[in-house]
Amino acid sequence: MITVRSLTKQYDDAAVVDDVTLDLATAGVTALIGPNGAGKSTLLSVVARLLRPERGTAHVDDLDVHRAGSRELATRLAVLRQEHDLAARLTVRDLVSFGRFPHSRGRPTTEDVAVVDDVLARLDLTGLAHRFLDQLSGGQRQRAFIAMTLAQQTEYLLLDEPLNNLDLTHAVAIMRMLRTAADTLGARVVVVLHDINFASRWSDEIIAMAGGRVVAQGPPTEVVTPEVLRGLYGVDVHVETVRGHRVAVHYG
Ligand SMILES: Nc1ncnc2c1ncn2[C@@H]1O[C@H](COP(=O)(O)OP(=O)(O)OP(=O)(O)O)[C@@H](O)[C@H]1O
Repeated sequence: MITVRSLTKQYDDAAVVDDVTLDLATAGVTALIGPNGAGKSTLLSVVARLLRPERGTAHVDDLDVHRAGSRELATRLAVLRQEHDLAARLTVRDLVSFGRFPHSRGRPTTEDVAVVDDVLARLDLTGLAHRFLDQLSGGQRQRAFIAMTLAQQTEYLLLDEPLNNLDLTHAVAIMRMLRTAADTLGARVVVVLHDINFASRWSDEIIAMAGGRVVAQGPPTEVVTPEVLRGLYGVDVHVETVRGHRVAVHYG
């Protein structure tokens, strides 16, 4: 369970995450949606301890993330950031192996190597494992960073726009993998998505943010509505139901 209480993060006296309180119960996929600048990345970064809040707390189960040891947190929670600042002269395999560091502490066992091989295969990266990151396309590089996050094999997964640069095949494959992690391994996945229809199709719950606050939270059927989407994005959309999932279309 992720528990967020009265969380506030400010820059220059302006709250970009503004008194957010949330409970994300055990297994499942939660999509975080909202316009640019809504505070989605900042909220994820504070919960992942990449940023310190001015006020409030974030817990992963009984662990206060801002008081926990970094190794302890890294064995429970993995985060995919939106910006990747690791050196380009790393190979894909090196990068994915970093995901094992909280377990291996730099001395990988055969099990660590097997996990890396398995994740590389599942993300369609085996043939690219020896390539340097600056020798990859944008989508291939994005998959390599997702692979590193999955290799950490944590119960909690926070992913900031994992579908950036991905084609439809790989975007569907990633969402299916996250769904499987939640359904079969009991993982708790929180994923920032800009594609409303991916959020609608793959998540159990959608949290909509605007202006640093949570403005809607509920199952996709309740959040993917013309009213909520107009309030969020200021555009009119038509919503249909296709095979039980809400689909939003903007006709202009
Ligand atoms: N280091 C910083 N200094 C000052 N302001 C910042 C800083 N980082 C983020 N912000 C501001 O905080 C607000 C929230 O940013 P955040 O990246 O969390 O939004 P987001 O919802 O993830 O947006 P996007 O969809 O564009 O990725 C924005 O107005 C942004 O300009």
